[in-house]
Amino acid sequence: MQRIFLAVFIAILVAIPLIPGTPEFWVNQMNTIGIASLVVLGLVILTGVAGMTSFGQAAFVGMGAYATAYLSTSLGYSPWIGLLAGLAIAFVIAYILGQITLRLSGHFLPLGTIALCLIFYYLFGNMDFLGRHDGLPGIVPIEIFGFSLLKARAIYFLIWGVVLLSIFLSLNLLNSRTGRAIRALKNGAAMAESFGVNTHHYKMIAFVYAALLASVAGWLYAHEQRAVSPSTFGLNYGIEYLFMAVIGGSVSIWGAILGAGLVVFLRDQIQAYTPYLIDAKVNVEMVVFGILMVLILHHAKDGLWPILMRGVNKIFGEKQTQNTDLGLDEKAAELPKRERPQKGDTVLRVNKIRKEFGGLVAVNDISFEVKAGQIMGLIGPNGAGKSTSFNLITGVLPLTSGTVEFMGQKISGLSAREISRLGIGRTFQHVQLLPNMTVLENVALGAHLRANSGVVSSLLHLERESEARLLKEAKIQCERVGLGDYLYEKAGNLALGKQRIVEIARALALDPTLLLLDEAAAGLRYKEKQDLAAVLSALRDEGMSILLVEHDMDFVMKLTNHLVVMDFGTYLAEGSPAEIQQNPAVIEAYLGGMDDVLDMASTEVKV
Ligand SMILES: Nc1ncnc2c1ncn2[C@@H]1O[C@H](COP(=O)(O)OP(=O)(O)OP(=O)(O)O)[C@@H](O)[C@H]1O
Repeated sequence: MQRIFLAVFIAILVAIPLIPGTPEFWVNQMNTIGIASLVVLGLVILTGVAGMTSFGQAAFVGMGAYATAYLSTSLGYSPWIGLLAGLAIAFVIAYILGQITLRLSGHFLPLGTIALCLIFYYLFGNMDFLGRHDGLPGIVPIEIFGFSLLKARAIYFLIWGVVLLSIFLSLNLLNSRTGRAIRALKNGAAMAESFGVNTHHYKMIAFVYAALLASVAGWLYAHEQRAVSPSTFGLNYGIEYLFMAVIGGSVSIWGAILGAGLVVFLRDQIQAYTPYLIDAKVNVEMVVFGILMVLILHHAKDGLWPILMRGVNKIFGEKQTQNTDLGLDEKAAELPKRERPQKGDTVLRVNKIRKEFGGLVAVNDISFEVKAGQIMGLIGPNGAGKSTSFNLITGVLPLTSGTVEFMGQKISGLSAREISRLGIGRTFQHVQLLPNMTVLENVALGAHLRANSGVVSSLLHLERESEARLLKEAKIQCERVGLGDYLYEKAGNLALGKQRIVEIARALALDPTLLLLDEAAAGLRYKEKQDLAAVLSALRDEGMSILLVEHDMDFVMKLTNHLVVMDFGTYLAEGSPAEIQQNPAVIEAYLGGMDDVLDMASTEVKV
């Protein structure tokens, strides 16, 4: 059905300027919508997908427009040179601004982009060679193979061709290893770092990509309008582009066109009818858009596109289909695997690790070791410091003191990203999946470090082979933990217990030597726990080392080889499950009064 809609959409696009009766005004409006769509498409990726707000896209539009206007009109270069110059300028400025602001969290990027818009507005308006506030008129038309795109109906095809091409490239980008990393930025940046994703790098990619699209829009604008002046690149336009993204639907590529279309249409209608209604010289359209934006944020925060799609699906009786067209290929080669240590080798050595949060000592000089082919349990009552210990080992939190060694190498002081690269995979106490991504894609994110396809190959979909290998690996890990029937289900639709299993599959996709599982059995039913225990036992038999934090004593006692018990951040005891069950200090501090739990847990797994 989607393909039919796309074909109809393209057919309508092609027909509009070809029908002789189509008013010139409509064609011009469509050109304006197409140009704005390009800017908004960048914003959808930057803001809707990657979660970074920019008010400054109008400045990048201005860079593209002024670069080509000056080069082609004042200096006589081809508009195609102008396009390249605009792209180069936007790239450099976006790169510099990104390097300064993207490492800082919170409001620095929005503020930086506001400043950018103001700076360029005044630069454009005060430079003699750019015509100051009058701008540059008489811009030459673009020529393609000697054919001049002077008329609105001619440049129309270039504009919409570029829009469709950009949509194609953007969809390729989002459905790739690079895209999965970008999609993790908004709500899973810390998780993604734990799987080796360099989040700063991917923020830069999203920011620069959006700037380049805006610059192309500026180039088209300059040659369509055949004049540029600073007023169209001011902050109010930067805000208007954001309105378009929010109104259309900032989480959907197609929402960009809907948003641009609606705002351009409404702006025109409001400007046409306002003089008949009120005697005002204010920008009534901005007031209307502002109100519309507040209403949409309140009632439909994903914008109008998803609502439109639900309506269309209802009319045509279409079910919300899962995206099964991810490029999974059963015949793809398997990814290479890490060498495993010998059974019994020390994999992890934790030496007097300590974490203080102000006056609270959450982890108090704890030491233990994990051996290859062993499941080691870290247990203790609520607040004992287990999760904090996990975060210290995996580099999510810095140590106050102590050291951690992994495979004989000191890893304390390394970042979560560097530690994951060495072969430590983890799950999280509070599930950290990307709910709108399929199970397969979530798990493929875990294998991020096992491929190296870059942004250009992703855009052009030249990374098919590497992508197919990643997805096949994700499928193998899903099937390994019993998720074979859920590959194309959105992770957010699964029950919590299943989501925890997806986290394990994602950690396995990293091909870890050591697996850290934080309350993996929480929320699972009895049968699911048995299945999970079987999976973890099988992993151990394959030589995997597992460090497990778990509250279910039955599960822990039956599965683990060795236990370390913590209480109030402090080491309490360690030993085999049988020894721990007999340890009076443990019974008193942790298991006291839970005789039935001890009875249940009495069947220890022999290894
Ligand atoms: N970021 C933080 N800032 C301040 N205190 C913290 C922080 N993280 C954890 N703590 C405190 O450190 C102590 C240990 O917490 P932690 O989450 O590691 O315990 P836990 O053993 O994992 O508990 P649970 O089994 O309930 O998850 C608790 O008192 C907790 O409130």
